[in-house]
Amino acid sequence: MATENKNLSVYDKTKLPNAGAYRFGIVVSQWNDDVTHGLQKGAIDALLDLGAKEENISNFEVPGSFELIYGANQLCKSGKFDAVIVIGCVIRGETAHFDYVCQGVTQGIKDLNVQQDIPVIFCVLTDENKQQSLDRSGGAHGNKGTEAGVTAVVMADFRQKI
Ligand SMILES: Nc1c(NC[C@H](O)[C@H](O)[C@H](O)CO)[nH]c(=O)[nH]c1=O
Ligand SMILES: CC(=O)[C@@H](O)COP(=O)(O)O
Repeated sequence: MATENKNLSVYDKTKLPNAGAYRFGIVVSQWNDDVTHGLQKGAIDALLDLGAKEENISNFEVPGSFELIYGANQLCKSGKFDAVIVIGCVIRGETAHFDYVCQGVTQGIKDLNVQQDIPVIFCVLTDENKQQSLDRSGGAHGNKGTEAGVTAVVMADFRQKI
């Protein structure tokens, strides 16, 4: 199902675990920060709505999406978090750089989910234009940050049950 047929902000709280026992780290890219801060708000609001304690949500910023890999890896290694959310917004420009950044970040975050013991939730928009990003960070299609917050709670709970 494409995002256009789904509201990213909709979830059924009654079917989700309580987040009260879990600690969350959020790494946010400063590129396109009007979008990434909207995604960040969506994630934080979802975590709090699912019972996370404000003091258990830690926020960190990095210059661009490519640096999300390093930031998330450091949070994973710290042992201080039960789930990490990386937030970025990559928008296609004139060159192939878009493809390399998107592939690099995707592979890097995938690798962390294999190599580290902490779930790293991929909240990186890879859009053709700014409007697509705005539509997915609190606009027409909801907020992918909300989806990421919910996913972080589910995966922290998954890890705790193993
Ligand atoms: N063009 C975008 C970038 N580019 C910067 C890279 O992410 C990285 O910071 C740089 O290559 C230095 O390592 N980053 C985004 O997050 N979004 C973009 O649209
Ligand atoms: C994803 C990018 O790095 C891209 O937005 C940079 O733009 P350009 O390809 O025009 O240099």
